[in-house]
Amino acid sequence: MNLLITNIKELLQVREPNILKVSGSEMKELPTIKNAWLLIEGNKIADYGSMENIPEIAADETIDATGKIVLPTWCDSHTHIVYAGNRELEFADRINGLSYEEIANRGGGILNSAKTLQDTPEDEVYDQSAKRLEEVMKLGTGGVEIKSGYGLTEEAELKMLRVIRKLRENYDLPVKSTFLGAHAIPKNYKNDPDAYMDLVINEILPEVAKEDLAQYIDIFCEKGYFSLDDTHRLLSAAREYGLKPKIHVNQFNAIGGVKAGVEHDALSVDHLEVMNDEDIEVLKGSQTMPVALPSCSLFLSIPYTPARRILEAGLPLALATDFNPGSTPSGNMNLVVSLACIKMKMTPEEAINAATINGAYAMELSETHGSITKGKFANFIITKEIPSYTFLPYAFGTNSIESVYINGKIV
Ligand SMILES: N=CN[C@@H](CCC(=O)O)C(=O)O
Ligand SMILES: [Zn+2]
Repeated sequence: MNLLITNIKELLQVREPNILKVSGSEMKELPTIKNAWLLIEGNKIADYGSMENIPEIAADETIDATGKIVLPTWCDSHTHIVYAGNRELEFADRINGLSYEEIANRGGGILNSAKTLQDTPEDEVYDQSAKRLEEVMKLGTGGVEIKSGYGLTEEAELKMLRVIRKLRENYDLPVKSTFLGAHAIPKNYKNDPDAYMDLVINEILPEVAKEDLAQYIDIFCEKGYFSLDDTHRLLSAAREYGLKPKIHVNQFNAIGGVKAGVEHDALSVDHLEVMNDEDIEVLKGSQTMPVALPSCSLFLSIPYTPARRILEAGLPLALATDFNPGSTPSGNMNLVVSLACIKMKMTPEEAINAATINGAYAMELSETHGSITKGKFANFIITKEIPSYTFLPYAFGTNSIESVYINGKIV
């Protein structure tokens, strides 16, 4: 089955296959072809070019994209899409003056979601999560990472990871899975957090590896959650099972999590709302992708990741949603791209690079996803008729997407 798209106002993020991420000033450039065509064969991108030189193509289906922009689907490298229930009551508590921290200290927060998840049957967790996944696919997400971390017991963590596996089996987009058993210390381990780390490392992790339920390891390295020692211990243990780190660091405090991540060759270090100069220095020369989560900053009214400092240091940056019930009940990558421009002062070109090719890198997908490249999977967005690609982040509440294709098929 061949699909030909003609008269594309502008085809974005057209890259050679060897570009796996873009850094620093390279992020200012977004390679495009104006007045373009794009040919899809089966589930792959076969060819593209300018309408001025379009060859004779016998296509099964042709779409006229006059006035519309085509770009690769968003790559959302940090989500907690698998959860049960919601936390809208805590949202109201925060409006009435309680902080995220105060709510967590009262047994709300992650522990609240863990209780709900433990009490919800696996098929129901699956149904709730599948709905969210379908929603974000329609919003243009064509590759996603999903974490456990609302189980906090062996049984419930494995339940979450099995749900992620089932989502991968049932949906066409790539779904990467991360084991986040070290997300919060359960109430019954409050006075002996080391014993909880023992459980995660000695009991749950081997089971996760045995059932091949995760590609990555994560930990919430933060005051009041898990220490640097816990982080080193867990990441060393996970390496034995071949799980690469993608870790939560520097959300509220800079306690050395970025350095720990880099020392363990983390694929990404995520959040980074609070960054000191050493954190930026240590990332230079590493292969670790910094990941910003601006919807979380919006929802919690916390600082935004200092994108300009990161990019001016020559580093790359990826953008992701952090979709979860507590700090970011939104999986909308279009909003993330807008917030990156509005609040983090990223240019539209930088933000689109961060949300596509760099997002793909942050889940080891950039050889197959994240750009319009011959041979990559045919995951792309066709916009409505819009004046320019800058309109996408500018019109921040508007849905500018007309259709989304994953593996060459409309979502
Ligand atoms: N910060 C840690 N974990 C999630 C929030 C979890 C929650 O509040 O449920 C995050 O990335 O923001
Ligand atoms: Zn998160």
